[in-house]
Amino acid sequence: MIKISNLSKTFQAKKGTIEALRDVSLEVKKGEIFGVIGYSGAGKSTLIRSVNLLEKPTSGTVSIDGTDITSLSKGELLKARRKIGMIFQGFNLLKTATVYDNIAIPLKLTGVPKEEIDERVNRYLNIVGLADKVDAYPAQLSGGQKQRVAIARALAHEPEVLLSDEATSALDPDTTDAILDLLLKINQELGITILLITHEMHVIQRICDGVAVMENGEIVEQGTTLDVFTSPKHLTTQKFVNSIFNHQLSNDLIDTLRNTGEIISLKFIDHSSQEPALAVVAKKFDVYPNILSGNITQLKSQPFGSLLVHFKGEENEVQKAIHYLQNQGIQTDEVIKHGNNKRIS
Ligand SMILES: Nc1ncnc2c1ncn2[C@@H]1O[C@H](COP(=O)(O)OP(=O)(O)OP(=O)(O)O)[C@@H](O)[C@H]1O
Repeated sequence: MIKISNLSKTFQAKKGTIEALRDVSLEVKKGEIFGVIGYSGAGKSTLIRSVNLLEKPTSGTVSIDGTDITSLSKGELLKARRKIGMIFQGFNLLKTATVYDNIAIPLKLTGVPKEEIDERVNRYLNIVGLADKVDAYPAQLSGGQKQRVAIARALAHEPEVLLSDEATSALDPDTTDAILDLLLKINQELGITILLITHEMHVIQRICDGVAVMENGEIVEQGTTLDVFTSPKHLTTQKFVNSIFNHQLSNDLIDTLRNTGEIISLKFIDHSSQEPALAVVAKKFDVYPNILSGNITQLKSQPFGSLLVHFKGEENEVQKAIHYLQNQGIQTDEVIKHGNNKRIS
C-alpha cells in the first residue's frame, strides 16, 4: 500500500547540510498499522511528511497503492493526496470554527455537495464518539476530544491511508490509550492502513503490526512488532523494548547474585508455557531458577512476557539450562554472566 524506496532528504542549514533521511526503504501492507519509532531528531517527521509530499524528498520514491507520487503533476498530486489523511500532535483545528465547520470546510473546498457533507460529518463524528459536540468550538474541548475531531476530519475525506504524526504525544496516558483504541477500530472496521510515528514504545506495543526503528536518518531495524520485541538486535531497539519492561535491579543485588550464577532475561510469547519450563529446568539440571522481576504485557492481541531470572548453579549447568529453554522457543539473553558485569541497558 505504501512503498518507500531509497528515500533521502537533505536540508541546507546555517551550520551545513543536514541529512534528515538517508536511503530509507520500507513497505506498509494494505490494512496494516505500521509504526516508526525513534528519539528526537531521528528523522521521523521528515519521513512521514514525505509520504504525502508535505516534504519533498531529495531522492527516492514514495508509492501509494502502486502510484509513484513523487512523479505526479500538481493536479494529479492533489487528487492522490485525497487518499491520504493525516493527524498531528497539535491537532491543527481552526480555533474560530465549530466542530461541524472544522470537518465541513475542507470537504466544501474539495467540492463535496452540501447533503453529502452533512451526512459525512454526522457519520464520522459518530464513529469518533463526538456526535454531541457538533456545535462546540475547539476551546471547549479536551485534548483527546480535539484529536477525535481531527480524526473525524481526516476520515471525512474517506482516505485509504491515515498518517499519524505523534498524534498521542500531547495526551495523558488514559487519553492516549483511548485514541490508540480508536485508531485500531478505524483500522479494523474501515480497513484504513495506518502509518504512524512515535517516540513511545507503548504506542507500538498496543496497536502496531510492524515497526521500524530510526536513528540519524536511517532505519536501523525493522520487522513485525512480535519479532522486534522478542529479539531486538540494535542497541536503540533494545533500549525501547526495555523501556516497556523496565527490569531494575540494585547494584548490591547484582553483586550478590553474580557470585552464585547468571541473570538471564527470558522473553516468551505464550506465557502459559513459561512456569513449567522453569520447573523442568530446575528438575533436569543442577540449577535453581529464581524469578527476580516479571512482566506480561499485550502485543496488540498477543500476550508477551519478559522475566528476569537468576539461575543459581555452576556455569556449565546454567548453560545447559539456557540451551534447554532456547529449544523450547524461549528467547534468552545473558544479562549478568558468572563473575562478569555485563548489564542490561
Ligand atoms: N526544515 C528543516 N530545515 C533544516 N533542518 C531540518 C528541517 N526539518 C528537520 N530538520 C532536521 O532534520 C533532522 C530530523 O528532524 P525530524 O524533525 O524529521 O526528526 P524527528 O525524529 O521527527 O524529531 P522530533 O521527534 O524531535 O520531531 C533534525 O536534525 C532536524 O533538525
